[in-house]
Amino acid sequence: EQQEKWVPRAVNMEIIGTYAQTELGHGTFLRGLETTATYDPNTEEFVLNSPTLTAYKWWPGGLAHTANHCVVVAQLHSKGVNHGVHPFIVQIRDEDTHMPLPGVKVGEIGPKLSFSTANNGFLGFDNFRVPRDSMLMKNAQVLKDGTYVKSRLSKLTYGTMVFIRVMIVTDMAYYLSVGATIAIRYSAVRHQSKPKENEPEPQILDYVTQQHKLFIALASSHAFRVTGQWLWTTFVRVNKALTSGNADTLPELHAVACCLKAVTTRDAASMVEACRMSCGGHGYMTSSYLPILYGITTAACTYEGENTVLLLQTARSLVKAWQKGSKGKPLSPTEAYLMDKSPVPKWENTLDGIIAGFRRVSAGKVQDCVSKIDKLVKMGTSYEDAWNQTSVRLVAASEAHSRAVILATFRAEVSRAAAALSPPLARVLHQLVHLYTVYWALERVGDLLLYTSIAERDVQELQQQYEDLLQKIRPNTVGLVDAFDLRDEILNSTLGAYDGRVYERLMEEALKSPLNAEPVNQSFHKYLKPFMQGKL
Ligand SMILES: CC(C)(COP(=O)(O)OP(=O)(O)OC[C@H]1O[C@@H](n2cnc3c(N)ncnc32)[C@H](O)[C@@H]1OP(=O)(O)O)[C@@H](O)C(=O)NCCC(=O)NCCSC(=O)/C=C/CCCCCCCCCCCCC(=O)O
Ligand SMILES: Cc1cc2nc3c(=O)[nH]c(=O)nc-3n(C[C@H](O)[C@H](O)[C@H](O)COP(=O)(O)OP(=O)(O)OC[C@H]3O[C@@H](n4cnc5c(N)ncnc54)[C@H](O)[C@@H]3O)c2cc1C
Repeated sequence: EQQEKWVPRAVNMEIIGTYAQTELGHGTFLRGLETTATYDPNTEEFVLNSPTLTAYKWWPGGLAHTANHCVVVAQLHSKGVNHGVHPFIVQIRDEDTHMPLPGVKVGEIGPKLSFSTANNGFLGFDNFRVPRDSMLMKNAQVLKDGTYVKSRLSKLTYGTMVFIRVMIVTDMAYYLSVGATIAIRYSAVRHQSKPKENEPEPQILDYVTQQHKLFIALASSHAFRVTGQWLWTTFVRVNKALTSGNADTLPELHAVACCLKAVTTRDAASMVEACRMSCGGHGYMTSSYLPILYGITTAACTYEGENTVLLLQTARSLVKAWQKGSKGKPLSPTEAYLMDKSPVPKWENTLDGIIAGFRRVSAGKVQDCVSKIDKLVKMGTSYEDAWNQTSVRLVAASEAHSRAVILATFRAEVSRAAAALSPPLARVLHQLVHLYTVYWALERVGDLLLYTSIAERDVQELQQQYEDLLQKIRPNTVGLVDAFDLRDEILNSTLGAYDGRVYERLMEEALKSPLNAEPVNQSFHKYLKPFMQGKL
């Protein structure tokens, strides 16, 4: 009924909304949100109120000047009892005049690192009344007399965030494809230095260090697209089960969505920055789009769940799984490897060997965390303090788990798809899987040395494998980014345009600057000349 009321109006843009959960004082700790929604049975209304400055909603995208409605997350009070945070759909502006409604204080939060195209806003309520059906009642309800009917699973309130985290993994695949396209095309056009005096300046794409900076971004885009597809399929399956009242698989989805969102956003931000730096000074130009792209990807490390907090959520699940498995209870498919108690096998420099190695690292780290926590608790430390003292290791265990999931999924999905591809295309995609897997083995070689039987000669061989792969992928690099098929209008980049006219585009953009409107800028007469004449 509520969906019939609100969804059609949102679809036809009568309602422009945003998600108003975060407050000045709380973004992570949702149970600490201060906005209140108090039910008045006499008028069958909720009274929304921001009791403190820190209760003001702060950050929601489009809230400042675009949205006329929003989903407000508030502490629900009825019959004198606080039932915790619940979502409410609330009109905040007049649909004709767009003026804020009486009792609503709304505005712009100010300049940000990037995302200048979004008007993120603040929102405060002064005993603002909304009808009872403003409470989104899919999970929990408040009856006309104020009786609270609780949800069969309180965490369903957090469901929106799981959905967005699932989507973010695929978003990161897209952003990495943009960064890789811009940087690799530029690296094919840019010639620099003379390693061989009697030869012309080479393409910077032929420097192996440049390949090391860029090819992992290209491979990660494919790894995250494939993993994002797998995660979406998992989300759809869990959601279908939830609809029929079965919440058994929700904890696994929450845990894997948390660590994949955290790891893919962190990787995307750092690899986009590497793309920016690999383009030298021109990568620092706004017209390259790389600084904007960095601003977008680094924001994703914070929004929809700050990365450390989410990695600790996954760690909570891994520790619980270890404790469950140690009692012989079955574990979820993504965590089942934790109970592999077989002897550490002889190391193999193969994809399967490396994937198995990362699972050993994750299981070993989880076991070390459980041992440390148990030891601290036995010494009289509270569980919460023991958790906090172990939290750096817990984050590392969560990252290792996430990497094992990505490596295994990327390999399995490409192997499955390869049968339907032409042999040359299958070969190139396998090279990207191989590069991605060996890259991360070398990045985490310390962990592999701690938890597997990898030896020094294996590491030397992996380094050589990696350098051979850079050489094999080089001839197809431009073709691989062209295959992302990103139009120039979408790339929005002087460095990444398909025609490669980098220098002409840089100059064209420079000449658009208002500072080039006249040969002598007024600042000369107002400041420089008086200063030079000793008059300032
Ligand atoms: C989970 C918390 C951290 C803690 O919650 P809490 O209630 O305290 O729970 P715990 O005690 O930790 O755990 C209790 C149990 O609950 C389980 N649990 C927790 N969460 C979930 C869940 N979601 N689902 C299922 N189960 C859950 C947990 O496992 C425990 O179980 P058990 O007891 O162990 O069995 C919680 O506080 C939390 O989630 N905090 C994070 C808050 C958050 O995520 N906020 C997000 C706000 S919304 C937001 O940020 C929106 C952002 C939108 C950005 C949009 C960007 C636009 C992208 C497009 C860009 C376009 C670019 C173009 C630009 C250009 O070119 O110009
Ligand atoms: C670009 C952008 C868009 C956004 N859009 C929206 C939106 O549309 N709607 C919305 O509601 N919100 C939005 N947000 C807000 C976003 O969801 C919050 O910023 C995010 O949830 C982090 O919360 P916080 O800012 O309070 O940081 P905090 O939680 O205060 O984090 C600060 C530091 O404390 C650490 N920390 C916090 N809790 C713990 C813990 N338990 N254990 C260990 N460390 C901890 C964190 O790791 C972090 O290092 C947006 C934010 C950004 C940057």
